[in-house]
Amino acid sequence: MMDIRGLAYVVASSRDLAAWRRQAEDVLGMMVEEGPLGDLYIKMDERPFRLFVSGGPADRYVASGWELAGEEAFEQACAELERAGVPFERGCAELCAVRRVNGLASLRDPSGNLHELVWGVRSDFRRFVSPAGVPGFVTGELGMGHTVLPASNFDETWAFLRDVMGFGLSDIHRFQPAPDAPAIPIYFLHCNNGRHHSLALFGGPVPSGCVHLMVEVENLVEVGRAHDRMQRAGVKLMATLGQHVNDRMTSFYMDTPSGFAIEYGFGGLVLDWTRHSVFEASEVSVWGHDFGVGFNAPAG
Ligand SMILES: Cc1ccc(O)c(O)c1CC[C@@H]1C(=O)CC[C@]2(C)C(=O)CC[C@@H]12
Ligand SMILES: [Fe+2]
Repeated sequence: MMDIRGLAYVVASSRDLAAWRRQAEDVLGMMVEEGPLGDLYIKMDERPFRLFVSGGPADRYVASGWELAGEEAFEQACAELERAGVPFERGCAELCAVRRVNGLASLRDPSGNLHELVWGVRSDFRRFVSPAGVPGFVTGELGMGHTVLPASNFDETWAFLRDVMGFGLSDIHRFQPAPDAPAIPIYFLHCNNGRHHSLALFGGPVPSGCVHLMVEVENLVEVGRAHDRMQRAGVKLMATLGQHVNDRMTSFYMDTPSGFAIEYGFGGLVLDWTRHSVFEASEVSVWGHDFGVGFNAPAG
């Protein structure tokens, strides 16, 4: 079983890097540095980046970076892929340099989502100083947050993530898009850290390649301030402020120039998986979270 320690980074592309840069700095409160090709290295902590956005023909999510503890764990992970007959590609020196890692292997899950397994982040440990005054993001041992990926091939994708990549089921929600439409399963999955979920599988198609990415701040004041900055910048609200029943996160959702949303939250549960039992939640939120303002807005 792979020993994934957390979500290391996310890779996206956008036709509008200037808009991404503005939103990253002025709304999300993250630090931005330009790569040689004008790519954005977006920093949330002492690591060189947590979000990498390249200029491209499409506004989309590209890949999820998953962290292995070290070289041995990484080689074991590659051996698991081989044993399972999963095609994967070892990252060349150039790609490792771009991603600031010692080693990388890329693969696709049965729904076509791209995953990068990495070890040995290269960092100068420069201090995080937010241009918007955000004291810090909750990362470290919990990873950078969580990502929700489409899984049109749901059962096979879940089996792959469980049996090959080592994710565990935290809990389940079945989303009812309309009264008599078929329910869409959402499985919330944890890796080897206490974050309630680092990955969730959404059982339907998502053109941008991601439903949302969640980042977490240290207190509710920072969530409220980010909400103010979003409104001031004219960034689109995708779901109103609310608190989830499963991870108890208090958050809101905003759009990004890569066609997926960012959930900006505080207070997510940190769990001991030896004490946890899986449940199925019939509700999304304890209070709030009107997804009708963005995600499920009427067409037109
Ligand atoms: C249900 C839930 C629990 C914990 C989370 O961190 C979380 O983001 C969610 C919401 C998942 C999901 C979504 O992201 C897109 C819009 C969705 C499909 C809804 O309209 C209800 C559930 C929502
Ligand atoms: Fe979320």
